Amino acid sequence: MSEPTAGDFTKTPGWLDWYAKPSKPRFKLPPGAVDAHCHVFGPGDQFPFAPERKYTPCDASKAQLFALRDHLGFDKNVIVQATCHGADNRALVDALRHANGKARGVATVRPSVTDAELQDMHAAGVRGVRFNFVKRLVDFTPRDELMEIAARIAPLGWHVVIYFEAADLPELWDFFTALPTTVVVDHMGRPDVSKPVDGPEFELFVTFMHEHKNVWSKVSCPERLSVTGSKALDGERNAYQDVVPFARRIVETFPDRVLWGTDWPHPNLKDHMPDDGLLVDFIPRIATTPGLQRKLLVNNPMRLYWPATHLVKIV
Ligand SMILES: O=C(O)c1cc(C(=O)O)oc(=O)c1
Repeated sequence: MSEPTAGDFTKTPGWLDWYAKPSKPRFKLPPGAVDAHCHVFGPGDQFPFAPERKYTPCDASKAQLFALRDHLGFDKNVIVQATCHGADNRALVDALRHANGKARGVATVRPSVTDAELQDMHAAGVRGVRFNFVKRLVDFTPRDELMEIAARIAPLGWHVVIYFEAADLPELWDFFTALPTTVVVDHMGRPDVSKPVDGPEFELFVTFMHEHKNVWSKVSCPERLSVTGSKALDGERNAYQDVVPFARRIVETFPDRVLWGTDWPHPNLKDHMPDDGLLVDFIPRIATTPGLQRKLLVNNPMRLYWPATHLVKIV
């Protein structure tokens, strides 16, 4: 893979670039595996970052993403609109259009989006919208605007991806449970993994999934959630031990409603940038049988993003 660059923009101070020479995972991904959470950034000189962004990343192009996909052994990608591009989905849609059918997307839209724009995005491979509630990443959007968007995209068979911090789940509960679509939670709702896996905070997340069968979870981002490590670097294939019980609990309790993604190019990491090959070796520690691995990596993402017809409603 080529090295990251900064395009025409100045990166946020302290920005960590994605890992340029990832190792080969020891874990052999099942045929047809989907990296169901990753991003493209720019390149900034072609697809400028949004004025309202909260960070300026290094470039991470579609070609670099597809090279990583092939290197790690994934078959497909789900590319999620990153907040540094705001509601300008051009970089995302361009990546989808050049993926030979091997990528789907999750966009960010405003209520002013037209039906024609939604149809164009659908034709390119967009299958969901992302609502972000992480305060360091986005400005506040009124709930009724988001609900309006959800009502517009539901007839397309799209779903809603939500990103929030565990401490905010109680306040957001009524909004989330009123959404009319399949709802996919990013990174397990960002649990504080220094708290017990059976403590009240994570228990609330498990209850959320138990009571609402339309809620799915990505069991991704151990590199972001880990407090005590160890890091997926220098050949460490047993990284992020403190996250394993959380992700494993969700995979084993809800095997048909979980997804996994690399989160490449890993925006806003402060401590270290993982070797993506070693990150893939996290998977068999949270999905411990071939059956669970196939569901997590193939069956579930295929059901959500490549169903036989886009009008099939997935619950
Ligand atoms: O935690 C983050 O900083 C983060 C940011 C973004 C984004 O900017 O879209 O996406 C993610 O999945 C995670």
